Amino acid sequence: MGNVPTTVKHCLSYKQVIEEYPWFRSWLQEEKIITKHVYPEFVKIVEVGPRDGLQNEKEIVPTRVKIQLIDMLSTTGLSVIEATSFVSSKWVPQMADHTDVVKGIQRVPHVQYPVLTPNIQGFQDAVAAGATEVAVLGSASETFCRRNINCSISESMLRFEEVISTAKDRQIPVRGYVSCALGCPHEGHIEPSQVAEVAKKLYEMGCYEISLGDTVGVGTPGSMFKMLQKVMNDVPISALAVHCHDTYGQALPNILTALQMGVSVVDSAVAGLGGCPYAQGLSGNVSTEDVLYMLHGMGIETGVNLDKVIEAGDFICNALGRRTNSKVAQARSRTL
Ligand SMILES: CC(C)(COP(=O)([O-])OP(=O)([O-])OC[C@H]1O[C@@H](n2cnc3c(N)ncnc32)[C@H](O)[C@@H]1OP(=O)([O-])[O-])[C@@H](O)C(=O)NCCC(=O)NCCSC(=O)C[C@@](C)(O)CC(=O)[O-]
Repeated sequence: MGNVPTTVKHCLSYKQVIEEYPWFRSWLQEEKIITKHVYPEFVKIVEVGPRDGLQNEKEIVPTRVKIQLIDMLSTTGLSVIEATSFVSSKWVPQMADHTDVVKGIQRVPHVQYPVLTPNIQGFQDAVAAGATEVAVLGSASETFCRRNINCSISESMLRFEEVISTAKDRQIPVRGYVSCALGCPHEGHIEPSQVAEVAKKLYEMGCYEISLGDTVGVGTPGSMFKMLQKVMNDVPISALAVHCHDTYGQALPNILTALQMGVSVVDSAVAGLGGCPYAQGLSGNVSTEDVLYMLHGMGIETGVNLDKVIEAGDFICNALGRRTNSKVAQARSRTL
């Protein structure tokens, strides 16, 4: 620990200090006092396949298939599975069966099943269906916000405030998304300060975790680093998650960069399913299988069984009549 006084060394463990004070980690790295990256010991995976993964499917996926997918994922050790969205069925027809999905799944203790709720109507419908955790969908891009949820960023904040304060009264945890954190399909470059502003507002309003979405999948470790450096000034690193799409094949390096900076929550989708209906032509989320393979290979615990996730991936790919996007699942099927 270089020049750090012995008394400090005795009071706090090295890992504890840099986990609690990300600026201290950056300073140690800049001063070359530490040259080795320090990774989190445990990473929480937020499985978004049943929602983000399926929302863009053109053919309506039968409700029983969605339920079976969630039930299979519930046996893998995942602690969070985003189940569906309470959005308008005119806007996203694939999620029209949200109530049946929430009511139909077999809830496993200690697994959370958050659902997307863009406004108070969605929140009330979700709670009536039995949802016990929700997520609001903010954006760092004005144009994406309008195309996605039909309002400006400032109007969206008023809607989220209503959702979050009602949720707080009912003790329902709320997660917040910031889409377009590394670029927008309409506006292109997004300044890290825009991302930080939206993330900070959502966090101050009461979101317990902020997921920073590379909706387009254009980010690189360079842009991920710059964006996180800015956001970390306003939101504690322990409350940040990354949500990477893999359009340019940069999702895993981007996640690795985020881990090096102290992020310990990663969103991913089984079989790499997905895409956003308001970001056409872009590829799916990073696959849960590939993230797990990388993390486990680094000695990072997740509590998730890779083989069981591959089974769930095989199930949904068979149901959709398509090949998995997971490189790990592809490699496993070749070596069987
Ligand atoms: C947000 C709205 C609903 C606003 O839609 P709107 O049309 O502006 O809403 P409105 O308040 O003007 O109401 C118009 C009609 O919609 C109904 N309505 C109003 N609210 C709801 C609701 N919650 N559920 C069901 N219906 C609703 C409302 O009842 C009314 O019905 P009508 O009187 O015409 O029959 C609409 O724009 C919408 O559904 N958008 C879809 C958003 C979405 O699901 N986007 C994809 C997910 S975001 C994403 O994938 C990115 C992410 C999160 O993964 C992170 C990343 O990758 O970066």
